Amino acid sequence: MSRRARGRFSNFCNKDLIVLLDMDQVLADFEGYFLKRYKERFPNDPFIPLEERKGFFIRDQYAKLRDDLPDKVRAVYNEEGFFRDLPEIEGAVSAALEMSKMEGLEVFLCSSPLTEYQYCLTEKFEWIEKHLGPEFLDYVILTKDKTVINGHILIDDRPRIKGSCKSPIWEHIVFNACHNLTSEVDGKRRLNNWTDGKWRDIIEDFKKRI
Ligand SMILES: Cc1cn([C@H]2C[C@H](OP(=O)(O)O)[C@@H](CO)O2)c(=O)[nH]c1=O
Ligand SMILES: [Mg+2]
Repeated sequence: MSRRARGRFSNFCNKDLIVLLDMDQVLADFEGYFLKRYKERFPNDPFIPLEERKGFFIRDQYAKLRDDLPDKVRAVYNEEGFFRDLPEIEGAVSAALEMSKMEGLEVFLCSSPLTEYQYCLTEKFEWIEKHLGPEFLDYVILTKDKTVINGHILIDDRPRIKGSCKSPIWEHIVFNACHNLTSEVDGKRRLNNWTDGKWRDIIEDFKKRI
């Protein structure tokens, strides 16, 4: 965020720091659970181990293996219960809860729904209620376009986040995931995990800068 944009934002924002947390692959283990369900449902089809995943959309990499696989990939995450039953990324829930209690800081969940929204939309809310508690339901932003959302930091596994706004107001911290480890991130900071405590350094760093 430029100094000018930050100044403008601080004038209308009554919290010192607004953190936007992505859900899939930041809080919830989309990739790991996808692979488990895919192997259970299609045991005789080829699969891509997590160490070999590359690129954001799972279906794009499966399409390179065989023409019929993208539909099978979609069938897995469009299934009832997929989003509801996603396991937590290690340490994510306790980090989000700790962050949300920090002085002068507001945490919002900022997640994109699938276009096939039938289960995904409500199940994302169910996941939040179950793992983070009902109080968090007031801090949910579901949007296809994260660039138009206000906040100081967006922690998200997607290496490039595009949308209608060319210069989003937030700074993107790339959360490391199997699919993005070799992706070009245009000099953005990365966060490895929720367990080594480095997320607190990033928050403290931002508090000093704004
Ligand atoms: C199709 C697809 C979706 N997703 C996630 C990203 C979005 O959630 P989030 O914005 O919480 O990361 C959601 C809808 O696209 O599903 C993947 O992570 N990989 C995929 O291949
Ligand atoms: Mg994500």
